[in-house]
Amino acid sequence: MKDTIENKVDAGVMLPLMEEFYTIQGEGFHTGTAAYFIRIGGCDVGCHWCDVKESWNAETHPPTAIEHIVENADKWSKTIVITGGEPLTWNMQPLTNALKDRGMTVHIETSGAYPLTGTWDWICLSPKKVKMPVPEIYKEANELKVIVYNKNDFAFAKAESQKVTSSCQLFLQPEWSVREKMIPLITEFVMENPEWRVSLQTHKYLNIP
Ligand SMILES: C[S@@+](CC[C@H](N)C(=O)[O-])C[C@H]1O[C@@H](n2cnc3c(N)ncnc32)[C@H](O)[C@@H]1O
Ligand SMILES: Nc1nc2[nH]cc(C(=O)O)c2c(=O)[nH]1
Ligand code: SF4
Ligand SMILES: [Mg+2]
Repeated sequence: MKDTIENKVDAGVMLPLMEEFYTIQGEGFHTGTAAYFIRIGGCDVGCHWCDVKESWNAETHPPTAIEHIVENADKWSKTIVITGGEPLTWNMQPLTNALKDRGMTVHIETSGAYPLTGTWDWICLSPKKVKMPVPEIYKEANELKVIVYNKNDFAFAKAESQKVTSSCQLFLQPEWSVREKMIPLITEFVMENPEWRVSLQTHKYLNIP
């Protein structure tokens, strides 16, 4: 096999890097804790309300050697969150191996639309109706985070929760543009279904990345 950039991206030893930033995890189980975020470009799931549409086209993000990504990350935090885009578009094994070799704790934010690659300490699965998760990922999820855009999403959330393990933490997160309408409905749902928890995009309230 030729050593082209394309082949390296296919192998997961280079990845289209969109941005990296040290911040506070704003969502879900680890809300409020410091973490270094690595955002990998490329996603064809197509959520109409996606808050990082600039990530979708992988061609606009430079293929970056994973050693560079890891070296940078190591300067900032022992807790790394890989997000995107859809990180499982790519082979995540080389990147997670390299991060774990340096003793880092590695989390993923994923729609689960593509097969699970990589070795993870925490998997946040945020399923999307437009491109459902691969069946195998449900048993691996540590956290199920369903975005609530309208009332139908409560039934979707319940159905998705039947597919995860009993130790998987369940979260409902309002879609940002309709949060004022959905927060009262989520509140009521969680009081009636206390196995669920509320997740807010707290970084947007804190004005941090
Ligand atoms: C931008 S996505 C990237 C990771 C992966 N593609 C996914 O969807 O899980 C990161 C998280 O933000 C959530 N998200 C994206 N846009 C949102 C919005 N407008 N309101 C609330 N949550 C949103 C996603 O559901 C996901 O949990
Ligand atoms: N602070 C902060 N927390 C986050 N949790 C998940 C995010 C994501 O875009 O994947 C995100 C993000 O973009 N910023
Ligand atoms: S799967 Fe994630 S990155 Fe892709 S469009 Fe949906 S929210 Fe955005
Ligand atoms: Mg985000």
